[in-house]
Amino acid sequence: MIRVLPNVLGAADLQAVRELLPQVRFGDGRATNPDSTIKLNLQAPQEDPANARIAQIARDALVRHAELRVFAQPRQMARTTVVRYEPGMNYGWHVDEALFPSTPPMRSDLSCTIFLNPPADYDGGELTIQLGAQELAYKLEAGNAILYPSTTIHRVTPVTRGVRLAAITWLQSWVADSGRRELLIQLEEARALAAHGGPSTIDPRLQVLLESLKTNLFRMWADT
Ligand SMILES: O=C(O)CCC(=O)C(=O)O
Ligand SMILES: [Fe+2]
Repeated sequence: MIRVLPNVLGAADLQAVRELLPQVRFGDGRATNPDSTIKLNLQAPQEDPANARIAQIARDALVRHAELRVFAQPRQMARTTVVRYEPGMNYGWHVDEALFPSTPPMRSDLSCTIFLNPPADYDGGELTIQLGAQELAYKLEAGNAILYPSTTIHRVTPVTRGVRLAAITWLQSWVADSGRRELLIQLEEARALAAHGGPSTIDPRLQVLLESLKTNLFRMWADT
């Protein structure tokens, strides 16, 4: 399931990122995909100090984000990379790598883009995701993020004016199977809704049963 995560970066984080962005020394995006003929963008080298500081801000913000914890059930997160698309740049239809070369390798279950500058700054540059016969295009306000399954075919359409800046990362979930993950999300939503009215409106036996279902299905399905 595709989810928009509002306000991952708040005003103070965005301000810090805005001050760091001019210091990033962008290189060719093909550095991490040398054989790619469809990737035409710029990205920060992993060792770039400004990229590393933005990555820390982004990581802290994602870890704090309650909806991300529910939707992704994250086990591991790759370091974010800042990407830059200038006029004419784009990234054609592709699917993300299954494993990232860390030790141990990290499986990418979910891909995440945090938009770093406002949509009015550029034309084009929509992150477009195939969902069956539909194509869903996302171009979010600065600070908002999109979380989408790494199994999807997606692209970034050509930027025709201005510059698109984003921080991208990948997450490994405790639950590999997206169908199972969705059921756990629904159970958590049911549990939260039931608890919402307070102890007087919910039969405590129902509350404990919902908690038990969520916890024990997670135990059954979590990778260890
Ligand atoms: O810039 C984005 O929003 C995502 C780019 C992308 O698909 C990738 O780097 O794999
Ligand atoms: Fe991608």
